[in-house]
Amino acid sequence: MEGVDHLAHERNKAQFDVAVMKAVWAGSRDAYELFHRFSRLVANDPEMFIPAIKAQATEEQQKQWLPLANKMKIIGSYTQTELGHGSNVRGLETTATFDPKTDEFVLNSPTLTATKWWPGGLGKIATHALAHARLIIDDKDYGVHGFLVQLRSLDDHLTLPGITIGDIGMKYGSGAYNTMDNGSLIFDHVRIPRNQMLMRLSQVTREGKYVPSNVPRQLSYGTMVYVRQKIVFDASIALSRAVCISTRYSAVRRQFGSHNGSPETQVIDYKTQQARLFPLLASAYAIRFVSEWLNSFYKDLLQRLEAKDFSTLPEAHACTAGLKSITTSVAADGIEECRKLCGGHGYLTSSGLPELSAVYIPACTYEGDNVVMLLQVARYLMKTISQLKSGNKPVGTTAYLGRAEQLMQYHSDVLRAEDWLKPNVVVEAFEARAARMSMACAQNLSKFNNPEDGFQELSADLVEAATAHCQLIIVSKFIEKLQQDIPGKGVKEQLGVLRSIYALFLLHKHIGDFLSTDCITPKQGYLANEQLRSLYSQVRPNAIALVDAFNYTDHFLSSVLGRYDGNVYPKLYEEAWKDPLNDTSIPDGFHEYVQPMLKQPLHHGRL
Ligand SMILES: CCCCCCCC/C=C\CCCCCCC/C=C/C(=O)SCCNC(=O)CCNC(=O)[C@H](O)C(C)(C)COP(=O)(O)OP(=O)(O)OC[C@H]1O[C@@H](n2cnc3c(N)ncnc32)[C@H](O)[C@@H]1OP(=O)(O)O
Ligand SMILES: Cc1cc2nc3c(=O)[nH]c(=O)nc-3n(C[C@H](O)[C@H](O)[C@H](O)COP(=O)(O)OP(=O)(O)OC[C@H]3O[C@@H](n4cnc5c(N)ncnc54)[C@H](O)[C@@H]3O)c2cc1C
Repeated sequence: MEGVDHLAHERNKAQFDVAVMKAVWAGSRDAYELFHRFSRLVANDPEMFIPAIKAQATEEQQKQWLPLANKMKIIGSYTQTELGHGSNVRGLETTATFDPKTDEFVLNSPTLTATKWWPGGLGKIATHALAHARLIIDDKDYGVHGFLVQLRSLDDHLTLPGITIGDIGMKYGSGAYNTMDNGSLIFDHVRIPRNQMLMRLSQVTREGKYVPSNVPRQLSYGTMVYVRQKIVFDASIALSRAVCISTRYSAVRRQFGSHNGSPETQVIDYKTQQARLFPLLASAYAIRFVSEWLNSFYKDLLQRLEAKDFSTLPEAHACTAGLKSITTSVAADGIEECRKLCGGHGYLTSSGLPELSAVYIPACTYEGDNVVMLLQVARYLMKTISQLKSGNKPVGTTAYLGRAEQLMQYHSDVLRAEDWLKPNVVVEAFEARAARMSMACAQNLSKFNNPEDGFQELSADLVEAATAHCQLIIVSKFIEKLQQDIPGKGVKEQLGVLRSIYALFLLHKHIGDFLSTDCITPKQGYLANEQLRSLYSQVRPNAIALVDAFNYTDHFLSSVLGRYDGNVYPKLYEEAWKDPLNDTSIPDGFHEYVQPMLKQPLHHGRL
């Protein structure tokens, strides 16, 4: 019935202050702010074009271009990826050749594979590109740099001479990403003034002299680092949306279990449903908290870069790349799991889950393919280990590697299931697992004469070691979050339950790592699983309140299954009747194609 809260009985079970939990979840950033930016992103791409200008343009160039971009007087596209290269930025083929006679760069797409391909906004709407091209001076190749290129007339929006632009066509399913005009672009000797090369990091003089950057060349990748840390926050939004839908529906849905006319069992009370759903609920909170930490780490990096302090740049790259990879994979797989947790109705568009999945899953690819990103983390870990011998003391997220010798001797002292509730017990196990996996890779790498050959040969193991490292970061940041002063009845206790679920679920899922590295015994692994089951029972009465704390409106969720009031069945039915197919009783084409078959006379008893 309208106006009735069908989940009131669930909300009344909450054992914590939901208002405080809402504040804890909202943290320092508001999902709506990012959502609205995202929806603008789906139409345009200010998320990268503007930050890239800020990162790579001189002050003078910023004064010229930022006001235009901020006021949408020009619409920009971050135009890096090509048909033939995306991951390998240093392999990009588009060229920008300096012409000293005219003080211009000539942009050209020398091959088909040099065609710019995928950049958001490029297909139909962008008037300008921040094009990444190989700087060529006197036939010498100086590598990939950024160039501002006007693509379309600001009068009639027609493409300019030498510019061939198109949309790359429909993408995965009918998802909203099809509202993004990811485009293709071919340059045919397009001339731009020399001052449209972004020259904050390196310059080309009027005489055609290349002035190399006096800062790490990787700062030219800064926009990708910026977006990767935002994508981690985005992962917490996407996953929490799916978890909210599937948790509320799991409390509404009843199936089997009726005795003597009693109501059937709520599917949320099935242990299998809890074992699939509650780790995702815990993961949403875990990703949110690690995104808060990553954002503050990134802001600290920016301040350091202003002071020419590059000391945390390698760690920032490793953390943004690794956490982007891990969290987007968890979120993408989690959204699909949430669809399955809703049974058949989860497959309906009106559940909101197919759309959310279709929009979200490219996050595992864009801004850095997730495997390629984990390999970057692995490089960083191997480099960190190689420097231990020279006395280098790792700090920050690799500090545990400074205790590698000690961790190699570690054996968990867990005796009872509840020992796994102690944060230090959990962190030690995760540190030992990560250290041993990385040390084993380093040990194996040392057997190769050519380190690059070794890295390629061992890349699958290295990805697993990088994954263990990133999971340790997320577990650690969840624990650190709870060391903060968090007010409100029962709030910290509930977050503690989620923290333990997150960690013990990972331990259970990756039990092979923990056993093969001899960090824990099979018995201790068994006790961890015992504890996990007990934790699910503790979350159960709070599940609805924990997803209410995401504070998402029904509009934002756009899901009949995830409605706040749980009034699912009438709304499912109502939504179905909005389908145009139900405008008529007899479907189009029936009389032309189906009825003649039905009217066919029977021949010898057969059609
Ligand atoms: C669904 C509901 C939503 C509701 C809310 C939504 C809110 C929205 C908010 C957020 C979502 C945002 C949406 C974003 C949409 C994005 C659209 C997509 C855009 C794109 O995809 S842009 C193109 C992205 N492309 C890539 O990422 C390419 C990946 N490749 C690379 O980065 C590089 O090629 C590389 C790093 C893999 C390799 O580079 P390179 O060959 O130059 O370097 P190496 O030889 O490997 O390493 C040398 C050295 O450099 C270090 N290094 C590398 N990169 C960096 C870096 N970035 N920073 C610092 N250092 C770096 C590397 O570690 C090595 O160091 P050592 O020499 O070993 O010390
Ligand atoms: C929705 C969407 C939006 C995008 N928006 C933009 C945009 O606005 N601007 C832009 O410039 N680009 C954009 N891109 C492109 C995106 O950045 C690239 O697709 C992404 O970086 C992956 O690169 P790739 O396509 O070359 O994948 P590839 O690297 O070709 O990946 C293919 C396979 O090869 C594997 N692989 C590649 N290299 C290695 C290696 N060294 N070791 C082991 N395995 C490897 C990968 O893991 C993967 O399994 C977008 C892409 C998508 C899907």
